[in-house]
Amino acid sequence: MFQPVGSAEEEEEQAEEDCPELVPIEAKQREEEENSNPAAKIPVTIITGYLGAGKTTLLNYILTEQHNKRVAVILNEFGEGSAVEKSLAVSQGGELYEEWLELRNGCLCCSVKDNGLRAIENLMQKKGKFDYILLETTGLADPGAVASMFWVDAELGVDIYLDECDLGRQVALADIIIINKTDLVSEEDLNKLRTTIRVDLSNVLDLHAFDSLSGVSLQKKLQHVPATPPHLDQSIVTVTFEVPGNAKEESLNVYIQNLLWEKNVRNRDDDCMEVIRLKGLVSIKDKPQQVIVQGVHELYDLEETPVSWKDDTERTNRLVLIGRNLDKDILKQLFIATVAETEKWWTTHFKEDQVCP
Ligand SMILES: Nc1nc2c(ncn2[C@@H]2O[C@H](COP(=O)(O)OP(=O)(O)OP(=O)(O)O)[C@@H](O)[C@H]2O)c(=O)[nH]1
Ligand SMILES: [Zn+2]
Repeated sequence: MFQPVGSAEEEEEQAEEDCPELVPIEAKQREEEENSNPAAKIPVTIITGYLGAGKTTLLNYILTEQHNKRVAVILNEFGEGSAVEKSLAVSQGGELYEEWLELRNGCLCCSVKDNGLRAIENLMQKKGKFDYILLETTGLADPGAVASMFWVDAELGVDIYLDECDLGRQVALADIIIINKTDLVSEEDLNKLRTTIRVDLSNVLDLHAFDSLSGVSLQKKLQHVPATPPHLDQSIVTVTFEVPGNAKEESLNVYIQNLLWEKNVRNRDDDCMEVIRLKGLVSIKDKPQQVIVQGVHELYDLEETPVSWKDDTERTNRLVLIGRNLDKDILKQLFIATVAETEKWWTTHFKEDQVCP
């Protein structure tokens, strides 16, 4: 699970009106910067990386560190999961986010391209209010397409330059590669990975330094990178659902463990569901606080947030699952059964004796 870090999440609603949120910094410095260089170009950092690599974690870290920069954040979430992603980021990072830019459903590299542009254009109208743009792309986006977005509009080209671009296609387009989750692998594997990355980079070394490129030359450079489909893996799907009520912690663990550990949940074609990424905001019985669920492959954890549910009517569970062979109805029904403590759905869909490979 050590992957180049990056991400984009995007939000589905009100793409037109929304704007990225600005992180407050000290007023004095803000004034100085506004006065000093109103026409300064604004660096854009694209953070990308595979599902669950730690992009949002990095983003939250950047936003909470004292760097005295006012950062505008654009999230691009694959599928419908953006609302959950938003709440995760807000809960983890404190109250930094005043206003969110919500891009419409889909991924930034294809259908959302227009909205993405509009988003950036909106953002540029707020020029002077921030010094930096951070764009977290979906783990499945084609980085080349995301990067090109900044050159589609000539006007944008003059206002914004790409600062660092660490993205998935794969290591090729990255200016900086962060190897994350090193705590989960051996020193030996880590060294192998380092060697691999270095070799790859030497083949494509002339790709970076985006800042000096025009749109045309960026496109030209991108031609040297092998073409890949807009989503690196077309078989991966995203499922989102919401189920009101509380789940017993124990039952919730059983639900998650059947999916991530036992891998004994099947879809209607009798294919095993394979969950690569799980995230959500859940309501656990007898816990006043909202709980975040984070799962990546077989690792998961439940983390209490400082936010309490206002009342019982508000209590609900929102889950996002990303993976292969996922059937939304079955996953949702199983969750409903988890909340309702009914055994029926479980016994029909879990085949203890037929564990998936
Ligand atoms: N062990 C370990 N866990 C980490 C590390 N960095 C992040 N995580 C955990 O990995 C999980 C996923 O992190 P996120 O930051 O949400 O990953 P992401 O890349 O934004 O995920 P997507 O946007 O869904 O692709 C969370 O539970 C993090 O706490 C790390 O260095 N080590
Ligand atoms: Zn994320």
